[in-house]
Amino acid sequence: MDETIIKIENAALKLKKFMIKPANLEIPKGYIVGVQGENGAGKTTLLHMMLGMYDKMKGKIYIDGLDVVKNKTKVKELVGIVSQDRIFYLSQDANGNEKIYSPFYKNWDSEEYHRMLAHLELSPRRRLCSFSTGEMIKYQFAFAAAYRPKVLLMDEPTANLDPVFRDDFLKLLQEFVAEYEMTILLATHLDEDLSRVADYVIDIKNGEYSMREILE
Ligand SMILES: Nc1ncnc2c1ncn2[C@@H]1O[C@H](COP(=O)(O)OP(=O)(O)OP(=O)(O)O)[C@@H](O)[C@H]1O
Repeated sequence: MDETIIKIENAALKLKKFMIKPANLEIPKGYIVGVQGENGAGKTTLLHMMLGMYDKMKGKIYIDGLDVVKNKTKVKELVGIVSQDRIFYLSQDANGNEKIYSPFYKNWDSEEYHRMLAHLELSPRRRLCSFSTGEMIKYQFAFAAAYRPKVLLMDEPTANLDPVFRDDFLKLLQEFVAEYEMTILLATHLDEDLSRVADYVIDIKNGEYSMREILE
């Protein structure tokens, strides 16, 4: 039987006019899980719930046994996020960001970070503010490779990637899962990406979410 990495117990949230209704899910460790739904369905909100961002959330979400709302700081080490948000020091290059952030991660692997930057053709000497949206996604991926969170939440990562790199990127996701036993949640509109790499899919519709296995 697979080990559960994310356990959702009746987690629900009300945001003004929008609501995520309670549901129970157990996400097994070491798989790629798609998060699928139309624009505004609540994909980003569900990922943010997993980061413990909403104190008013009802129910519980546990990642690796930790209640995410009560353990926000510890959760940051367990859970990485790749999104369109620019959360790094943009006036600094990748070397500068490594100096600032690496002390916060006890698993930080500088060699892996630089190997992945080179693999993704990102110079460690370029300031992050000069990165395109796609390059910024690649950068966040290199950052995640350096500290290998147990869970990586990806919010529409492929939307701004060119088709050739998108292909490589999906392969990299599969390598991450295989090499690091990472669990990846991939929110996307692109059915094609999910049919290529996802083992499970969480569907969100009308505030309700449920998970199904993708059978080959
Ligand atoms: N802080 C907030 N306060 C009120 N409503 C919010 C807040 N954040 C998000 N919402 C609403 O929650 C709903 C879900 O938004 P969310 O961004 O999670 O959807 P999504 O599935 O990720 O959409 P997209 O595919 O367009 O990125 C939307 O109707 C949005 O307007």
